Formats: sequence, structure tokens, C-alpha cells
Amino acid sequence: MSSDMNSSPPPPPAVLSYPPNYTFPTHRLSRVLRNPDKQPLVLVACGSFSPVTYLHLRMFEMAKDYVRQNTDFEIVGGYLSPVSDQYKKPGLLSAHHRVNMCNLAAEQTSQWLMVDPWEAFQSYQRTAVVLDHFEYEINTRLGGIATADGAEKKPARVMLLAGSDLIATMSEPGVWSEPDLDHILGRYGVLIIERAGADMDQAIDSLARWRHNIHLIHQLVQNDVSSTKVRLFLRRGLSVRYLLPAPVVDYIEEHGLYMDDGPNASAASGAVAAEKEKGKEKEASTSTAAC
Ligand SMILES: Nc1ncnc2c1ncn2[C@@H]1O[C@H](COP(=O)(O)OP(=O)(O)OP(=O)(O)O)[C@@H](O)[C@H]1O
Ligand SMILES: NC(=O)c1ccc[n+]([C@@H]2O[C@H](COP(=O)(O)O)[C@@H](O)[C@H]2O)c1
Repeated sequence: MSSDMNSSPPPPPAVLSYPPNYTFPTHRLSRVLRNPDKQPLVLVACGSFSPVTYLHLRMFEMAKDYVRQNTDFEIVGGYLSPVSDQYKKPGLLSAHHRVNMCNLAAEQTSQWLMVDPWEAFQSYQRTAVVLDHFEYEINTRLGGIATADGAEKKPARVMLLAGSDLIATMSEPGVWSEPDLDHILGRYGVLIIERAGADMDQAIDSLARWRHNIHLIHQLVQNDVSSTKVRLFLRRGLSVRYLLPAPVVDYIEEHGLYMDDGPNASAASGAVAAEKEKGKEKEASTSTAAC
């Protein structure tokens, strides 16, 4: 796609609302494609990140290997997009702290990851809308990604990066709307990272019509770190070092985070989420008791 450099980009679609003083982070976005035969790809991981763990970061590295070995895409950017406080999931710390921790993790342990605070600092935004926001910022506002000779700009493909547990919820009634699933999986696509306890084949069983846009990435090293377990360890005064990047552990200690159940632990944030959290805690609790 070529862009007219002299005209200003069209305004964002009305569905996109903006937090105050927001700027889209581009400091690590590759604006030039290394291989002109490839299609630029931007990875977006949506989630709570309460707190961000090494496994969240590892998802991007696994995706990078997969994309290089199996596709015609070239990754030009990777973004963590922490969910809004209005998601009200049990254990969800304030967006302020979650975004700070994600920033520490991205800036201090990676050369290419970025954190986009767009959804964190405003009302709850559905994942389909979050992906539209990336599409607008990268392909409409920035005009896409330039080829090395600067002759043209190619539109980047935006793709969701998610664990198989999140994808499994796409088959649960009432969690995702059909038009949103079609928008996310039909238009953008998803890279799914295998997660212990969430069978990948089962997770995509009912998503067969979008199979061409669904990429499955198997774990080669089993690791079932979750934010729930980390929160549980912290409440019990156990060490979380080497489960999270060191600057994030230091930040948690410095601010005394996750010492109690937190404001949303028993709030009416939705019985399903609360039940799920209880289940996860029970599971995590059993495994720590066994240690
Ligand atoms: N160990 C893991 N393996 C694969 N995917 C993971 C892993 N941990 C998190 N993810 C994925 O990262 C994304 C963001 O996850 P989220 O912030 O909800 O972390 P979580 O550990 O599942 O949190 P919680 O324990 O609070 O539910 C989701 O797509 C989730 O599937
Ligand atoms: N309908 C939707 O758009 C929808 C449904 C469920 C979860 N999600 C997203 O998936 C992520 C889930 O994160 P958790 O795994 O922490 O619950 C969040 O970013 C949330 O916004 C989106």
C-alpha cells in the first residue's frame, strides 16, 4: 500500500475512544521491512498481566520462532496490552501498577517488546476493538511499513497472541460474541500458545471455520507459571524470584503489592470469573502444598 505523505491521516473510527494524553508507542516498531518478500506482522497480547510473568514474555519469543520458521510474515512489533480496571477480574491490580510492571519487563528484558496503555487507562474495550485500534494506528495513521528501498509501504497484519486457555473461552457461551469472533479470527487471526491444562485441539474445535487464520504453537518446555500462582505465593510470603523479571519483583516489593486479596477479590465482577479464580487458586494451592 502506498501512502500520500502530504495528507494527514483520516480520523480514527468513532468506535475508538482515547485515554487522556495518550500516544501510541512506536519506539521499537520496525518501520522498514528487512525482507521485501515478507508481509509485516504485529503481535498483540491482551490480558490482565497482574503481574506480568516470564511466561507472558516467553509467548512472544515462541511466536517469533514459529513465524520465522513457518510463515511468510516478518514480525515488526510486539505489544502487551493490559486490560482496563473495569474488567474487574479478581486479583486485578490497578492499571497504573500493571502498566508500570509491564513497562519494566519489556524495557529491561527485551529488545523489541512494547506496552500499549490504550485499553488500560480507559473504559473496558473488547478485544476486537483493541485490534482495530492497532490496525488504525499502524496502517492508517502511520501508513504501514516501508520496504527497504522506500518505494512502497505494506500494510501490517495485526494478530492476536494468546494462550490456549484464553482461546478455550471462545467456545464458552456468552463470553465472546459471534461477530467479534469473526472479526478477530476472520480478519486478524491468532497465534495460540499451548498452555498446560488447556488442550489446544479442544480449544479450537468450534473455531474450525477460521482454521486458516489460527496458528498453533506447541510448548517445547513445559512451564505452568500463572499470575494466579504468583499472587498466591506473594500472599503466603513465598519467593517469586525467577518467575518474573527481577525489576518486576523489585517493584512489587517496593510497593508492597499483592500482600492481601486486593480490592476485586470478592467484588461482584462476574460470578464466572470469580469461580474460575477460585478454581485456579485451589489448583495452585494444591501444588504449593505438595512442594
Ligand atoms: N504459562 C502460560 N502459557 C501460555 N500462555 C500463557 C501463560 N500465562 C499466561 N498466558 C497467556 O497470556 C495472556 C494474558 O494472560 P493473563 O494476564 O490472564 O495471565 P494469567 O497467568 O492467565 O493470569 P491469571 O492467573 O490472573 O488468570 C493470555 O492469553 C494467557 O493465555
Ligand atoms: N469479548 C471479548 O472481547 C473478550 C472476552 C473475554 C476476554 N477478553 C479479553 O481477553 C483477555 C483475558 O484476560 P484474562 O485471561 O486475564 O481474563 C482480556 O484482555 C480481555 O479483555 C475479551
